[in-house]
Amino acid sequence: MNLKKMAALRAVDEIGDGDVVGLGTGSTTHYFIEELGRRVREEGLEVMGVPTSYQSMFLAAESGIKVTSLAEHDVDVAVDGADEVDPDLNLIKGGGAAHTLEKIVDSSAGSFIVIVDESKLVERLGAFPLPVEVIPAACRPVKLKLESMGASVDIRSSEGKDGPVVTDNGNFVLDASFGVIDDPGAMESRLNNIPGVVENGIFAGIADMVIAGTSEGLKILR
Ligand SMILES: O=C[C@H](O)[C@H](O)[C@H](O)COP(=O)(O)O
Repeated sequence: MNLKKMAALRAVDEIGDGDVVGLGTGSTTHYFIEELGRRVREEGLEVMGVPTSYQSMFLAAESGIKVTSLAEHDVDVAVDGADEVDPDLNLIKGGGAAHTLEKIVDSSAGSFIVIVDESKLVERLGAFPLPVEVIPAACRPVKLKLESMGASVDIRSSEGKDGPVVTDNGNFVLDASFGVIDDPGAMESRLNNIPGVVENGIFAGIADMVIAGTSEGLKILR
């Protein structure tokens, strides 16, 4: 079976009737949102979803999940993917440039569940370039600052548009390769302290549970 899907389907079992659910972004949460929607349509599960991106908002609506926002509801359970997960459940996220709203929703939730395949489990964070969302006017000074801290930095661009990726919030993303990150919590705070940085992709100490699909079956970390 597809390992991302295996983790996603297990996470749906954590959702109860009446829950407000944080809907993460990416290819793994895609399976989660689809299955949650199926249970809403076919089994009468009553939930509302708080999307973390336009991607998850559109998918939730297509799947039959009622969409709400943090302006109206608290989140009971958030389910989201990750680019790296260390043994202390620290994460790197933002491979899809959605980490700012993801961090707002995931950190506000009563419980935050991470769903990944085994390729995301690492001993230490840092092989995946760290996404840093920046206000466009701050792009160059923040890039220089990150380089002065030892990172090699790329302005993220993608197919489908010439020039930089523009996030759902109208900002740019710098991908900063620092190598191994010794103290994820300290690095997270330090980066967010740079003027012009909106949010970085380190999620230190907020995940409650990780569900990993592995070739030997499900692995649960708490
Ligand atoms: O910005 C995107 C998110 O943080 C994703 O949750 C993360 O990149 C993992 O995505 P995927 O499940 O596609 O590997």
